[in-house]
Amino acid sequence: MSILICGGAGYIGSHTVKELIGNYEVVVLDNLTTGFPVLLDEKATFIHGDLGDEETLDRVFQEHSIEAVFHFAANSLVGESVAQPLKYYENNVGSTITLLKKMVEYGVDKFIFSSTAATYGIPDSAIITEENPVRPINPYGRSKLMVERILADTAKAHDFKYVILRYFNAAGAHASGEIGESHDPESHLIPIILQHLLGESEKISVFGTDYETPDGTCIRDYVHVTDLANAHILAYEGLVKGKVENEIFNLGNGFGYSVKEVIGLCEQISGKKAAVEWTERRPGDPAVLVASSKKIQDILGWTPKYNLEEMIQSAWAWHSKSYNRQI
Ligand SMILES: NC(=O)c1ccc[n+]([C@@H]2O[C@H](COP(=O)([O-])OP(=O)(O)OC[C@H]3O[C@@H](n4cnc5c(N)ncnc54)[C@H](O)[C@@H]3O)[C@@H](O)[C@H]2O)c1
Ligand SMILES: O=c1ccn([C@@H]2O[C@H](COP(=O)(O)OP(=O)(O)O[C@H]3O[C@H](CO)[C@H](O)[C@H](O)[C@H]3O)[C@@H](O)[C@H]2O)c(=O)[nH]1
Repeated sequence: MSILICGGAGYIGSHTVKELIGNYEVVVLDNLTTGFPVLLDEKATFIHGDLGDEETLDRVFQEHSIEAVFHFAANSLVGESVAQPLKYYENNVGSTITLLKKMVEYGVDKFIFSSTAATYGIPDSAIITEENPVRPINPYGRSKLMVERILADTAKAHDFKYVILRYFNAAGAHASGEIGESHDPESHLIPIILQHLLGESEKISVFGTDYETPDGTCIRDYVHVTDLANAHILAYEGLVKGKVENEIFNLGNGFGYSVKEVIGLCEQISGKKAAVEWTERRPGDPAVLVASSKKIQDILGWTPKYNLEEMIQSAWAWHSKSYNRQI
């Protein structure tokens, strides 16, 4: 039996493949729109195709004995989702519906879904639990919430069970140094700072210094990509053992760091000084997003192993090594 990883050539998907290989057979389906061939693990079977394409899915499910699907494949740039909402609804919702239809048709009943803290929108409490209201403020967050609702309805009507994982801010790189965060364009804070410290840009911009936080910059909860990968495996094993069914879990470290603190840590780890431009707020950024991950700790025993310093150290190792490699 194999696990199908949709989006396994992307950042979080490729790290999850690395954790699975050795214990599970892995099939990766990816259209390489935002993923990279160098992130693919040669021990996994790779199918270059789109998950919105029924014929491709027929081939995948007919040629491989798929037991579960981990679904990472999506577009995930908030700003782009505001400018091109239909692209987001088509890919994140439409293609997922095609995938779910085929899973039901072929009797594949276990599904792990990559959701996001963006489903909460602007929260009214500093620490977010799964009970917080979901009020996404952009098409990206809404597309993920729509899929969450579709999953609940599918599980009611069919022999189908799922786990939804709402990640906070993914960061860091694999301990092997072989893979790490790669997005083009890059929009995430830590790789933007590290790429700048490696000389790839003249300066970095800090979006907003007048938030109601101790130093005026936004606070986020960063979680290591390998900790996220391991949460997927625990969720899958929980589904297999009947320990968990149709649940939603937050994934974060439970600690908030400001943009200024993140820059300071990156400078300390790299030994270089950043040129910082203090600019206006980025529209749609909540001041503070910190997760309570107590539910997944209690039910599945997940505990994050890496702190922010270790995330930045591993990311720095990856970026230093991959610099000039034109990924
Ligand atoms: N990176 C984060 O901090 C973060 C936070 C919360 C949620 N998420 C979610 O986690 C998932 C993975 O994020 P990531 O940062 O690894 O993104 P990524 O862009 O690196 O990976 C997504 C992968 O999916 C592939 N893909 C997209 N649409 C496809 C399609 N229709 N058919 C086949 N392949 C397709 C892309 O080529 C890419 O390899 C996404 O669903 C994202 O919304 C990410
Ligand atoms: O050049 C930059 C980039 C980011 N930031 C700031 O750094 C913080 C983190 O920004 P990221 O873009 O790295 O991450 P977000 O918190 O905006 O987004 C993350 O969390 C979201 C949920 O809230 C989504 O899931 C999204 O996919 C995921 O990357 C924010 O305050 C942002 O304003 C800057 O100041 N300068």
